[in-house]
Amino acid sequence: MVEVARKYVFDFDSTLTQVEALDVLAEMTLQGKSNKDEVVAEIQHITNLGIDGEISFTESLEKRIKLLDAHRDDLDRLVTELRKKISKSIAANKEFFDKFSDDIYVISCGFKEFIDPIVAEYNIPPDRVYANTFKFDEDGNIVGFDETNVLATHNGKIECLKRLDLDGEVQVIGDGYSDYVMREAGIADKFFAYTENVHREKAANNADHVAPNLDEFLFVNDLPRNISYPKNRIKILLLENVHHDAFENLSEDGFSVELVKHSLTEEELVEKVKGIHVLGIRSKTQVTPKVLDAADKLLVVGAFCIGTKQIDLEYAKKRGVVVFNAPYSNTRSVVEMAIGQIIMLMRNIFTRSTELHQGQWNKTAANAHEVRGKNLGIVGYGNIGKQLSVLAEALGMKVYYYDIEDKLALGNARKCDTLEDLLSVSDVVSLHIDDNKANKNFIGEREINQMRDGAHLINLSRGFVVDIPALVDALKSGKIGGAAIDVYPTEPRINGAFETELQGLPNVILTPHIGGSTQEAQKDIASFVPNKIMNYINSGNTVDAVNFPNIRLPKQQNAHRFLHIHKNVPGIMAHINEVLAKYDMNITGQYLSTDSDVGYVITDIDKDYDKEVMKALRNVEHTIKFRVLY
Ligand SMILES: NC(=O)c1ccc[n+]([C@@H]2O[C@H](COP(=O)([O-])OP(=O)(O)OC[C@H]3O[C@@H](n4cnc5c(N)ncnc54)[C@H](O)[C@@H]3O)[C@@H](O)[C@H]2O)c1
Ligand SMILES: O=C(O)CC[C@@H](O)C(=O)O
Repeated sequence: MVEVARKYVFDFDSTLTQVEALDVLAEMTLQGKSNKDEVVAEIQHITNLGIDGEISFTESLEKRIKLLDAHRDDLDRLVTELRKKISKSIAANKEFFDKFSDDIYVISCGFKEFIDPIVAEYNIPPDRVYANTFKFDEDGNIVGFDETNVLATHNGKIECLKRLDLDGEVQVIGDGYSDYVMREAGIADKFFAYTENVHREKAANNADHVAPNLDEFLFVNDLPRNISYPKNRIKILLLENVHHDAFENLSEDGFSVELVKHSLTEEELVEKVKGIHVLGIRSKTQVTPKVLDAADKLLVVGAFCIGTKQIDLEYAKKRGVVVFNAPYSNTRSVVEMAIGQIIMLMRNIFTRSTELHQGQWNKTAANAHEVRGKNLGIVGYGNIGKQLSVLAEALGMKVYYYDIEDKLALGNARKCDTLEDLLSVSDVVSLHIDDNKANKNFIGEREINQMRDGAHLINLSRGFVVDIPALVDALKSGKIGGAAIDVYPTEPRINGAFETELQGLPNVILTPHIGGSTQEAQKDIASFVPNKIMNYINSGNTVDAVNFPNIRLPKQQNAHRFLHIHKNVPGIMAHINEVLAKYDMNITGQYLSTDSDVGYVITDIDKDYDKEVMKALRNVEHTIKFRVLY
């Protein structure tokens, strides 16, 4: 850690705190007044004009104080509110304020009456806070401000800093133009535009560096900090139009997130994945060894769906890339669609509907049946299959199921010992087996011939599970009475033209892989998967990872956390611990989980450590990835 002679000059409003204090004061004093909203909006407008240098600061202050209508007693309430509004990354980095207390100043066009008590908690005494002061009348009403204070004048911060005549490199950290001008005037050496709470174009465009949080500022200056690598430097790429909430959730946590509406080809992804730490996909994007080799920074792949066979899970593991999915979020959506399709098929609704669209009235009961009392055969009694079983029974169907695993029957469902048993008894067969490649052509000519004449087939699992030419023949011959198909052996990456031999056949419901595409499911996925991702990035938790040894970790305070992923070879833990011992690390906790290929060990150690240990741990033979958390 480099400690050069520097002075750090912080702005207060929207930098140390998330808000503009006078706006908060206005909210309080105008509470209950009929014109409150207009006055608050007016105050905010005047504040912004002042910050952006559009009107003189003195003018902005005068106008705002007049509109505020505040009293001395309101200031205590304001301080209480502001304490709750300290910028998140400022609050998380008290160590910096403790350690560099003598070098930190606040220069603000706000007011000492509320700034002093707030920043005192960050070790900044009143004599290093330069700000305005209010004028009160004898009843305690705020009636003005000390006009002789240089900070009450236009560009007063420049003059204030000049008078301070600080030694060493002077760095200004603030969100507004009035902070930048100190650098422009040559009084400060560097200006950091602080954008954690508000992003002001004018300040950001003129900054030496844009700091989305204090972590970034501390990282750039190699100063003590709560996390070793600022989150804004962690790049997340979300493909395939995942729900916008995922973007919100991850951005809110401080990551840099890019959204792409569609899937990318292997070649496109090989280029795009460079420098990306987290990749979010759905079912279309193939994460191949070539993609994983190009992914120089990749830590996690989030599958925003159930299926994960589009990802080379084993190769990802070998590269130390953890994969998460959302195993239950869209289950209900698929089940509801299956229920709808069972009814639609058994009533021949789509045939009647198509006829009527074409102008043909065909009121008939031919081939139209109630589902009550009919036999539903569920193949694959997993999360979806089981839930379908329960809802179908509620409709009065008799449920049969077949699974390669030994699954307990729910309700009155009957287990079949063989697929043939199930096929021979079912009026409707619904496929819900997993996306294992071994299930290719699971339903072909032979299995179709084992079905009842005129039975219906539903496939909401994976396209390759059904031999499509065999199904087409059976639909044409009438062996199969109808089908609902949502998934196809080959599906396009983007919305547009699509062809299948199933098109144009009567009583065939075709949908474009939308079994899980409901607002509810996508919203749930957009919270579930980002939570898994954040837990891994922020704490190292791999609970529910689909390709990685699972570890659930406590959040560690006042300690550094080392994450080490390695090939699972004999003696490696001894090597890691030899290195830790050599560098005199005081281990406060160690957690290990392994599978036959990789080991994942987390070591929590006391705060101070020799940075050389990181190099030494990276150099331990068979290391796949090493990361320090905080
Ligand atoms: N259409 C969509 O939009 C959509 C949405 C969600 C899930 N899915 C797909 O639905 C399928 C089921 O999802 P799930 O969450 O219920 O999965 P799951 O893993 O919970 O259940 C799958 C079940 O199939 C069984 N199985 C696997 N191969 C089998 C075989 N050859 N014979 C009999 N049983 C077999 C497994 O033992 C397991 O019980 C998956 O393929 C998934 O990708 C599609
Ligand atoms: O949303 C998708 O692209 C896939 C939906 C479904 O097949 C799944 O695997 O969850």
